[in-house]
Amino acid sequence: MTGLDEFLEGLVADADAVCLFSPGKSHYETLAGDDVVVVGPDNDVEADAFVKLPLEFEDLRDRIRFGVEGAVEHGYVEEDADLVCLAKVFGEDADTVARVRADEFEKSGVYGLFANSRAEPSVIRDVLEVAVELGKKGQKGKPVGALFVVGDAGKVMNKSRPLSYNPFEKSHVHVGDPIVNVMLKEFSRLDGAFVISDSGKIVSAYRYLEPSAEGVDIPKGLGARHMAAGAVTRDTNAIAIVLSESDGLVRAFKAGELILELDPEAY
Ligand SMILES: Nc1ncnc2c1ncn2[C@@H]1O[C@H](COP(=O)(O)OP(=O)(O)OP(=O)(O)O)[C@@H](O)[C@H]1O
Ligand SMILES: [Mn+2]
Repeated sequence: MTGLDEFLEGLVADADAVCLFSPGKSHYETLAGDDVVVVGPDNDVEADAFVKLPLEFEDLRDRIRFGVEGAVEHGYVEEDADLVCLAKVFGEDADTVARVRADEFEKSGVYGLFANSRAEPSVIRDVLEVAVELGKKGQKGKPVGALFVVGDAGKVMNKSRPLSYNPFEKSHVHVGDPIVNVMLKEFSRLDGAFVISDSGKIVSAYRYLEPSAEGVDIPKGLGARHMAAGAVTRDTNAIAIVLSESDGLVRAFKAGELILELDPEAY
């Protein structure tokens, strides 16, 4: 056995489970005897343990993080499981091995944000991307803040009122449309929240959210925009994505809880 064989044998020895990312049928069948969790956009190998990957995470680290977080959330693996991840990076089949412990990543909340949310995962991704873009670029270099309420739009509209005329009233603009990046920069300097439907239609801008805030506890130091985001997600099935003008971070709230915090500069 060559040195490389020994190294690879050591790399995969005594793992608690294997996370297979988008495997082919034959590939899956060769490992069927082991403890295997399949992660991918669809369960076309009909795996018993499957984690749906709602987005093409280009970055392998993000892909593994999402898959592992989902495997733990589903209870397929323990929080401290020692895992071997097999994924394809360059080829048509698995060509990359990663050894990782499930508790390697602090819980990012990314899985919880995308999984079982009312809004479609691609809509959540689009809004996150807009918020990160705004965070990086700001409004002509000046930091901006923004509040996007995504999903369950009917209920959200009932729990809010207009601060000004709604420029999206007569139009059908989807949050993934390229033009949105330009428009939102303009709109982001104005008050209020954007309300976005489950399918990604921008229902309204300039909305003042009026959910009662009692019982919503958000990190100290965050103000009314974040409080409104926490409160509206407790009272509806929406999630909220907030870009803070004060600290430039993007945060996501779901069911009244802060579940994700990321720094646009890291993206
Ligand atoms: N209930 C609300 N509904 C919609 N928008 C709100 C609400 N409360 C505050 N905002 C928006 O948030 C903006 C900033 O308010 P504030 O500074 O209190 O929030 P914050 O949480 O500190 O946000 P930031 O970190 O961006 O400063 C307000 O100008 C307003 O546009
Ligand atoms: Mn503030």
